[in-house]
Amino acid sequence: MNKLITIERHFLEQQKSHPEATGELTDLLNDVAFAAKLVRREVVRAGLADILGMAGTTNVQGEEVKKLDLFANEKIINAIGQHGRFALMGSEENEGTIIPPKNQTGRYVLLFDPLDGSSNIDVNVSVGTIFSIYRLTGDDPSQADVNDCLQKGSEQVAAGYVIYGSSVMMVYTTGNGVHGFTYDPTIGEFLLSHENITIPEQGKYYSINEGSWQQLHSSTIDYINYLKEEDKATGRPYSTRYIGSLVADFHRNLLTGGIFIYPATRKHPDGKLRLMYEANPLAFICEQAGGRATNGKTRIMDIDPTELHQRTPLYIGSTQDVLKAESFEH
Ligand SMILES: O=P(O)(O)OC[C@H]1O[C@](O)(COP(=O)(O)O)[C@@H](O)[C@@H]1O
Ligand SMILES: [Mg+2]
Ligand SMILES: [Mg+2]
Repeated sequence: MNKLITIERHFLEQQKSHPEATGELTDLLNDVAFAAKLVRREVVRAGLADILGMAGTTNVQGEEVKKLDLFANEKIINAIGQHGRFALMGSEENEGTIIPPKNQTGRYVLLFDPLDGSSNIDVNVSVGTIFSIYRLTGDDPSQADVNDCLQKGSEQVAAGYVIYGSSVMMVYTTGNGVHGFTYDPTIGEFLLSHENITIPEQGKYYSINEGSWQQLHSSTIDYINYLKEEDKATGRPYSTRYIGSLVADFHRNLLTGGIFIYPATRKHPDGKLRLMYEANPLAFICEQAGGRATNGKTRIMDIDPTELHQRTPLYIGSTQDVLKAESFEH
């Protein structure tokens, strides 16, 4: 029986379990959920609103930007930035840090990927938004700078994602389990649908872009070949599932078990995915759900970041699967 708990109510209940909490984190999670509703409103009717297709520009990473990437970025900055709760923001679509419209009172930093899964935007396949929240390292918001963004993932106070799929869901953690909410468009609310999500110890899916086979290092090829071998005792062969939207690939494996890999390749020596607003937030969620996230050798959340847009190889999912993948790395 659905308990009809709104996401706002859930944030408040989580806050109550921390008597020292001031309510600020609850407020800023509410801001994020509100921004997600604005992005959702446009994503679901993007084909009608002239916001499909290329924007005609490239981002700081030289990747072609879609109109919806920019649209979501703008919506999130405006919706979240005017409440004064964040001193600084960092987005995939902005080269430097963003000082929100109102920032003097904010004690937190927001890092985000406004629209994840760019290649799927125009073809009605699931895309997402990913976010990560940190405390400022100092007391004075006017002194906030890029170093406040460059904290280890282990310092995150909250993280989450929104998946715009066959239904829209927001999944978040504040370090107290992982909880999922499904959007009910008839009342405009995210309602609790997946309480205390846990990822199976081992799965049956692996997710990797196998089209880049020629670019893969031999350790990755050996591991994929291992997954394809028949061995009933270890549940092999695994099935492949690859959507090409990190949020969607991660979300599926979180619920069903399995592993997502975007490794270092010849083309992408540091991997393709971004540490600060893709790997870290999903790593926090994955670990909170009982899973594991590494770069093949090191825990993602222990990596000391040096750049806002730095990339990392990513091995994320069921603990036993990620451990097995690591055992192939030399
Ligand atoms: O096309 P590839 O090389 O498999 O890359 C797919 C990956 O790229 C991404 O689309 C990158 O994210 P953005 O769309 O936010 O740039 C991930 O969502 C996805 O996992
Ligand atoms: Mg992305
Ligand atoms: Mg993106």
